[in-house]
Amino acid sequence: MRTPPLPQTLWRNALVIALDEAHGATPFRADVLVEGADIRAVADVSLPGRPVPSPGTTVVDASGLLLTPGLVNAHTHSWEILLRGTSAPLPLEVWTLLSYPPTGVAPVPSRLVHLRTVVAALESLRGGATTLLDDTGELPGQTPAGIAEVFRAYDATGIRATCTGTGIDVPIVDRLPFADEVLPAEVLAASRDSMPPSAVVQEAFFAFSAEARMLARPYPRIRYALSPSAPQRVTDEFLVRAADQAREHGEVLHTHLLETKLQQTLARGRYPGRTIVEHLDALGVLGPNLTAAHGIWLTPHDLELLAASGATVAHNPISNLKLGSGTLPWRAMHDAGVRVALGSDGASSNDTMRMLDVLKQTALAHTLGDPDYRRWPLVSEVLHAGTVAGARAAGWSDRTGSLTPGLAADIVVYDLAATTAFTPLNDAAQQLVFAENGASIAEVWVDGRCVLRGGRSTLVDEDALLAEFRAEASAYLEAQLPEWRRLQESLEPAIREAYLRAWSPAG
Ligand SMILES: Nc1nc2[nH]cnc2c(=O)[nH]1
Repeated sequence: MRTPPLPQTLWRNALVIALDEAHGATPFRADVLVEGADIRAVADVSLPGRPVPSPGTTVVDASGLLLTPGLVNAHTHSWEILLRGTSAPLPLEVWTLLSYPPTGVAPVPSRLVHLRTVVAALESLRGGATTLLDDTGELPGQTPAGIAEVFRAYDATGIRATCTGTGIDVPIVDRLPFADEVLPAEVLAASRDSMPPSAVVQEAFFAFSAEARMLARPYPRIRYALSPSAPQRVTDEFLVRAADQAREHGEVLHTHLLETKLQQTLARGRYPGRTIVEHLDALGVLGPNLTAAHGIWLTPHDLELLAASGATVAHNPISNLKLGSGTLPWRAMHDAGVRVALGSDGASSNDTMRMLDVLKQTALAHTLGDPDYRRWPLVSEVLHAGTVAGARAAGWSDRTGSLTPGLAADIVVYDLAATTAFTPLNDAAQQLVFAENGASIAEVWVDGRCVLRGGRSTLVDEDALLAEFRAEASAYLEAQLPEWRRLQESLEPAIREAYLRAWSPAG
């Protein structure tokens, strides 16, 4: 029996920003042929060899369209969608104490996990992203049932995602500076009591990971990764074990790294004579599969080590501004050869997952303070970070990141006349980064399937799901927030004082 031919779509004469090896971010006119899940051809219309449609091919006159690879969000926390809008800008250490739910908050019901993940996916697609590296682990705890719900929700919306299990085996008192000074005794005790010894946490975490990895297997667009949350939040044993396992399974290893100046200061006590990056290098944790979020407070030697290891830093410029974390050394990183990808970070430190916003902010955030404007980010670098480098950071470079024959058809289709962002059309790459906000997106394709058209999901009943999300989220938050808010308000003055003291210690 002959197998039926795969469906084909041919966009004729599209403006294309392919981010492939030959063209990089330079726009050109091309015919783009998709067959089944994959890109078959991206043929420059000025050259011979344009694809000929077979009978049954859907042919689109794309002369008014711009086609780009889907953006890759290389660092986010989808679960923070629930916390959107709960906090004004605050420094990370204060934000962690005041904005993250304290011990004792009820587990999030499975249905709410599903619904908030659908929101994350739809918001991402509308913001131009087709792939996420979602540091899914959440307070107050992750379970196989919870992460299975995340997988199901991403699968239902058609988006591509690597979802992490997040590990922490250091009690809050030891991982957050001044936590012991400012948290009430009962919160500290609860936090300590809920944190079994490291060996027990590790057993539970790696057992959870084995199950999560198996649960991800049926989904073609979902992968699992390990995320020891941050060097200050895990023991060295945990880090090394996670790094070994990630290598063994060919997975991404995700972590947070040197997001704040305080982390750098405190590391001097914890790792005498070494920076955190030097310590990670000595442990054997650095490597091409490591994606470290933030990477702001790095020394020139740290940059050399990161570059030599092939690790990627996922830059989150909007979150860095909201939390006042500092400015990632963009030019020094590029000069040193460090791979840089881009992330939105969580929806309570951004507060959206729109990657087009992240592109623009990246292009703007590094112009301050350096009069040598040739060192400022190039639009081509920003687009490369948001696509090719992101795909590698998220563990998907075998499938996505550029419009290249053989890769998946993960394509964002912009209607150049839908808004004024591309009017007049002078330089599509500049206008994509600086003028477009997602409103010109006509369609988003993932794995050769149109998953968003005219801003609406083609796969799920958005209106029903969002209405259900609003109701479920309000019910959960109304039950949890008042007590948490009372605690926050009572703690804030002490936290502020302790934070300021830690930032600029006397003498
Ligand atoms: N920005 C930021 N967000 C987080 N969400 C959970 N952990 C972190 C962190 O270390 N930094």
